[in-house]
Amino acid sequence: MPEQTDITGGASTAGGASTAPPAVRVQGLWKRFGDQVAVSGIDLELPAGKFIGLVGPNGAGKTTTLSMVTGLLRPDMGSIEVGGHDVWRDPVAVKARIGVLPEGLRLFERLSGRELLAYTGRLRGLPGVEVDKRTTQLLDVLDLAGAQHKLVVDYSTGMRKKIGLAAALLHNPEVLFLDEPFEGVDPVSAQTIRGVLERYTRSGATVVFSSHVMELVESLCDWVAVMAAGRIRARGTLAEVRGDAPSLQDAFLELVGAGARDTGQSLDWLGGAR
Ligand SMILES: Nc1ncnc2c1ncn2[C@@H]1O[C@H](COP(=O)(O)OP(=O)(O)OP(=O)(O)O)[C@@H](O)[C@H]1O
Repeated sequence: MPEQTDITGGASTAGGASTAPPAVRVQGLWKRFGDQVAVSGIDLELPAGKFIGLVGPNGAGKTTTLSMVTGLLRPDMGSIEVGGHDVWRDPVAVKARIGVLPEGLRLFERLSGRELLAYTGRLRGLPGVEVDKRTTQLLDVLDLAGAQHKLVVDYSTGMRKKIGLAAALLHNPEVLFLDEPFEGVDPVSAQTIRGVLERYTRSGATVVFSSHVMELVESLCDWVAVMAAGRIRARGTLAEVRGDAPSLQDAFLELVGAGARDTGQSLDWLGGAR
């Protein structure tokens, strides 16, 4: 594997002399599962107010990293701050400021979509009238109004993503973490989600999302971190990470060392005489 490439100096210098504190600051973060090192001592600063993509091949450590950053998984070592608050020492302050759409999202299945949002809003401490208003608007925008009284257990994969996203946005968090938010979502809904997220970042909020779909990351994100084998291989603005490569996909393949990989030529029996 190539050595880690730190393309920029990090959030404080990315794109100029911004002095805004980073949305997320990770220092010396480690996580092992038995002999498997999932996250290998990463340092990372994610700039506030950006649409940030966390990309990497299968098993790179993206979900493990996002789980630790959002307080769902305890690191073996290292520190994590969101908006200047330590995720593990000050969990209430952090959880009030973030929204999370995790991988393998678990929802209260026996509630309807509307009940789920009402419950989430009250848990977040929002007044009932405000929860009601935001719920109606989110259900409408995400095209779930027609299914609002259906039990979540009967929702399709894409509908579950959308109701999960609505629940994560309801309290208007400062930072929104999304693990593969577009997986299983149809193109029309994907366009809607995109619009919602773009509006949200324009207001100064930060979106951090993981994805394997480079075209999507390239078209949505203004800042990217590339992970492979538990390490950060590159980080910076889209242009910085792409460098001279014709596309983010090409830059990605080079960064994760996929160029030399057997792309199926060794399967000489496949498609041969039967
Ligand atoms: N609970 C667990 N127990 C054991 N190993 C785990 C566990 N969770 C993750 N791992 C391992 O840690 C490594 C990183 O996994 P992780 O799910 O973070 O990768 P990822 O980048 O999100 O992958 P993908 O894109 O396939 O979702 C992998 O080798 C995985 O097998």
